[in-house]
Amino acid sequence: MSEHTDTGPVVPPDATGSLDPEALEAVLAAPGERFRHDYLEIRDLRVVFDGFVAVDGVDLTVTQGDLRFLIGPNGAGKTTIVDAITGLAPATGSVQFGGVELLGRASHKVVRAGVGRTFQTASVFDELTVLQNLDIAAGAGRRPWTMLRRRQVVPPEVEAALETVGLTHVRDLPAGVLAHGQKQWLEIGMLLVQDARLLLLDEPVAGMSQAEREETGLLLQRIGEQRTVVVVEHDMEFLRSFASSVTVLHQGRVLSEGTVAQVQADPRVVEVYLGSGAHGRGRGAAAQTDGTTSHPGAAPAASTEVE
Ligand SMILES: Nc1ncnc2c1ncn2[C@@H]1O[C@H](COP(=O)(O)OP(=O)(O)OP(=O)(O)O)[C@@H](O)[C@H]1O
Repeated sequence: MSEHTDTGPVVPPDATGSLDPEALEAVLAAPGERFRHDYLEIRDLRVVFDGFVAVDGVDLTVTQGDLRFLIGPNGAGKTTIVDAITGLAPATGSVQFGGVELLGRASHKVVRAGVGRTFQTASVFDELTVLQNLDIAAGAGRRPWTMLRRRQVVPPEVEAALETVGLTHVRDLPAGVLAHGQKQWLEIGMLLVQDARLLLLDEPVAGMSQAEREETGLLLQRIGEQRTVVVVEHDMEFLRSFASSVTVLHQGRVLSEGTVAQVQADPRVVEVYLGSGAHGRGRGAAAQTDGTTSHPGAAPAASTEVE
């Protein structure tokens, strides 16, 4: 596994490729009926770390076809919500996807329920080729040596994912030589071959060039037409360009929700991003009635603007 770097692509400039709309159509048209009733329904989600309330009674509903962005100042609880959904943080309440309760399931069983996530740093196997990375993601049930062996025939779902994320031309290169954006696309491709119907993406465009952001946004919009996609993001320009809806979190709670225009016009959102940082309001650990504390000094993200 590797952390991403912001170094440029090692593949030649003329081989950078772009996302193929026709390939996208083919992949996204296929699933059809089985995606129809997929939606994420979170009720009264609460995550407490050693008495510290990181997520405090969050309700969230994201339907298939939506492209929901989760935003909020640093420490608002965005990643913790994703961790709770995927079995990586202890939580109470309810998280259902497609009618299946996820809370209490081990991480691998959450994956089997059709939920996939990416992390803030790309987690691909640098030494393995793009194709091998996808093959491993696709073949959870196969034996390691079978997955690593170079195949004569590439499985159709892997072929389709390669084309969807625009990496067919680099499929035999080690993932380690990919540009940062390409690594993120590979991760998304890995979720597609795993057949994730709910994709949870943590800051997918961090460190990307403008062109890569644009490609990524278009990719997510298209994937979001058929799958349920939740994007944790700080990049407001990216959000304005591609979000269908936005949930704003603050101190572990939902502060505002709606279209981009609606949340931008919400005075509470403006206050959190612009007001409390400047004047120091909202800081200090607030004592809860149950003896827990919440969000000491959850500072606004300095780089984040809502206007
Ligand atoms: N394992 C943990 N143990 C204790 N506290 C934690 C743990 N994970 C997260 N926290 C705390 O929970 C709060 C929410 O963190 P989280 O990472 O979810 O915020 P975020 O909104 O994703 O922030 P950022 O935008 O900076 O990534 C923070 O105050 C963080 O320090």
